[in-house]
Amino acid sequence: QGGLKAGFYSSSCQNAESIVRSTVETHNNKDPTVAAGLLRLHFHDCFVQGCDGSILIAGASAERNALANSGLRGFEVIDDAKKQLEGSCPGIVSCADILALAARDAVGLSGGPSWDVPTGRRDGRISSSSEVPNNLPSPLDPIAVQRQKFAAKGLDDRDLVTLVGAHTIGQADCLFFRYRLYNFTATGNADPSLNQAFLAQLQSLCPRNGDGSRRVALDKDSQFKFDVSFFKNVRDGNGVLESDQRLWGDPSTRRIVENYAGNVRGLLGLRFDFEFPKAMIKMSSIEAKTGAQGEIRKICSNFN
Ligand code: HEM
Ligand SMILES: [Ca+2]
Ligand SMILES: [Ca+2]
Repeated sequence: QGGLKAGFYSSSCQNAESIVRSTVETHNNKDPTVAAGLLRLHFHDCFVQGCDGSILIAGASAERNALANSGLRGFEVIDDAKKQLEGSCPGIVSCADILALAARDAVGLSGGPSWDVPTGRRDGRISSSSEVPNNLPSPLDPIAVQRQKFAAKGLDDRDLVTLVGAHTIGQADCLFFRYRLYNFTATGNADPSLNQAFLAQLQSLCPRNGDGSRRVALDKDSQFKFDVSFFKNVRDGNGVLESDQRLWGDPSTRRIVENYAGNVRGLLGLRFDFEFPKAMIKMSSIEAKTGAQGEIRKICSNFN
């Protein structure tokens, strides 16, 4: 975890964590899709330049405007929290930490586990859209590429499967998976790994020539609840993204999915509620800048 430590702000900004928490709660009460947006925002931050708030920077050539980041949501929540924090303790709490705390709170508010977030991240001074494609996994990536992109950040197969379990909440645009429904690898057929009943459901939600920005739940059974039903869906051919379904096609990742889905009880003995916080702490420590590195931004969307 580098130089991060839980409770970093306990004397410098006592209410930092409760301010973030109440801000996330207020926004999520108004719009319950906010939680998923915040969790994804933190992931996209950490995989490019480390967890340093680089995703929050505005500007045509900034990360935020890379294609893979086009659907990100929740920026206004971070800005709101930052505004309040600057009011109580100016220049103390980094935007990168706000994002890490907000992601933790988003999971908790969705009925998932909670954990102590190591803090003390500093905000980065670089944000470039050209860095995004090589670092961030794409839903079309085969397992080997997903594995390699996670390994490049110090994350193993267990971390990969566990963290992708974040897809137990939230939604995806039709355009990210519609090719699986109608013309998979140009065969004119659907992806054979898709459950037939689910295929019909997805086809009605995402018509062949319909609006590609229609949103569909990543976990058909409980899109607002942080539970293991996503893994049961992957097991049953009900994964929405190709990358999700491929976790079932590889023997190593499949064993972990099976374990969380509950049909090989005791084999690996992993519990999602216990493993997710561990994997999140690893992810949210990627290349963290601490001490005199970087800066504490005044406004999260701008360098100082
Ligand atoms: C192989 C790795 C991954 C791939 C290819 C991937 C891809 C995607 C895609 C394509 C979407 C739909 C975006 C949209 O249409 O708005 C999505 C949504 C989401 N992803 Fe991932 N993801 C991956 C890993 C992760 C990880 C590690 C996390 C967090 C720990 C995460 C959290 C989320 C969440 C919460 C959503 C829903 C967002 C919303 O509802 O706005 N994903 N992901
Ligand atoms: Ca970053
Ligand atoms: Ca769920």
